Amino acid sequence: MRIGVLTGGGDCPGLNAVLRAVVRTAEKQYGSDVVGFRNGWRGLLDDDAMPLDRPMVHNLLTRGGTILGSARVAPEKIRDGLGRMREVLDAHGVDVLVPIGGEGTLTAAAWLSSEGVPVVGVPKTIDNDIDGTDLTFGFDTAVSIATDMIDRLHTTAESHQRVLLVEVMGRHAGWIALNSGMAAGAHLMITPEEPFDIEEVCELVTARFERGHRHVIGVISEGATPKPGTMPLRDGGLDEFGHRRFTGVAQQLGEELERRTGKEVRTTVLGHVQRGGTPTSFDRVLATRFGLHATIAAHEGHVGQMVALHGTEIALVPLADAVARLKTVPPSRLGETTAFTG
Ligand SMILES: Nc1ncnc2c1ncn2[C@@H]1O[C@H](COP(=O)(O)OP(=O)(O)OP(=O)(O)O)[C@@H](O)[C@H]1O
Ligand SMILES: O=P(O)(O)OC[C@H]1O[C@](O)(CO)[C@@H](O)[C@@H]1O
Ligand SMILES: [Mg+2]
Repeated sequence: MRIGVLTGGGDCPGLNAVLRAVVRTAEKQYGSDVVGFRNGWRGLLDDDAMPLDRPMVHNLLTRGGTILGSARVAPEKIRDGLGRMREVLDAHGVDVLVPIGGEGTLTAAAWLSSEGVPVVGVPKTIDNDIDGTDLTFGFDTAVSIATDMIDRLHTTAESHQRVLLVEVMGRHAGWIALNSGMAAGAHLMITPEEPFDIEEVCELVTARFERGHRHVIGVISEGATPKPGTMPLRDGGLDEFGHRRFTGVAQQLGEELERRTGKEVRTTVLGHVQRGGTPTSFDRVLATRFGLHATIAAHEGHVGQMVALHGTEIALVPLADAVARLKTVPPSRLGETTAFTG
C-alpha cells in the first residue's frame, strides 16, 4: 500500500512526530511506503510531492514545525480541484490519503471522503478546538509555553504594581487561555466563548488593589470580544481566506482599563512563540500514537475516519462528525475558574 500525507493550516509542535510515526509504521509493520505532499492542499493541486522513507524521518520526533511545509489555500480552489487532486493521487499510486490539520483541513478531508477519496484524518492544533477528540497535539506544548511566560510576568507586575495583560492564541476557543491561566494562577481569564464586560474587568482590578494586592495578571484569547455596546474593538475585516483579522484585543482592553481605573497596564502578546520549537513529551506521545493508529486504520480500510483521543485510548470517529462543530470551552469549565480569579 502507499499512503499520502500532507500537513495543512497553522503548524504546531508534533506534526513531524506524526510524519515519523506514519512512515515507521507503514514500513516496519506493513512493508508499505509513504509519499508527502508539500504545503498542505497546494501540494496536491500542484503535484508537489516528496517520497518519505525512514532516513527522511530520522530525528523528527522532537523537531517542531513540519518538514512538509504548510499553507492555506482558498476553499474554492479545493472544490474546483477535485479532478486534479484525484489525478495526482493516482499518478503517485496513493491508496489512502492522511491529511493532518485543523478544522479547515479536516473539513476539506471530509468533503474529499464524501466524494469517494479514501482518507484518514489526523487532528492537530494548538487551539484544541477539534470536536470528537479529547485533545489535539500541540495544545499541551502551547499551554506549557504560555504558562512559563505568565509565571515570569507575575514578578515584574508585582514589582511595579501593574496590570499585566497577556494575549494568547485561540481564535474561536479559549482552551489555551483557560489552561495556561489556571496553571499560572491568573486573576482574570477572558475567552471567545463569553464576551467580556469592561465594567466588570475594571471592578475586578480595582477591588484587587483595594484588598492590598500588588498586581493583576489577565489572560485573554486573541479571539475574545467585548459585550456589544460596552467598549469599541477595532474591526480588521476578513483576510483572503475569510478569517477575521485580529486587531489586538488585549492592547485595546488595556488602554480602556488604564483610562478607567488609573492603574498602569502593560500588554504582552505571545503570538507564534506558542507554536514554535519542540513538542512536550505529552505531545510527542500523542502525535506518535495518532500517526501509528492513522496508519493502522488506513491498512484496515477504516477510511472516512479521524483518529481521536478518548480518555487514554485512541479511537476512530467519522470525519463528518468531527468537523460538524468546533469544540469550544463549555460554561461549566469557565465556571470552575470562579474560585481562583479576582
Ligand atoms: N470549508 C472548506 N472547504 C474546503 N476546504 C477548506 C474549507 N475550509 C478550509 N479548507 C482548506 O483547508 C485549509 C486549512 O484550513 P485553515 O486555514 O482553517 O487551517 P486549519 O486546518 O483549520 O488549521 P488551523 O488550526 O491553523 O486553523 C484551507 O487553507 C483550505 O485550503
Ligand atoms: O499562523 P497564522 O496564519 O497567523 O494563524 C494564526 C492562527 O493559527 C492558530 O495558531 C492555530 O489555529 C490560531 O491559534 C491562530 O489564530
Ligand atoms: Mg482553521
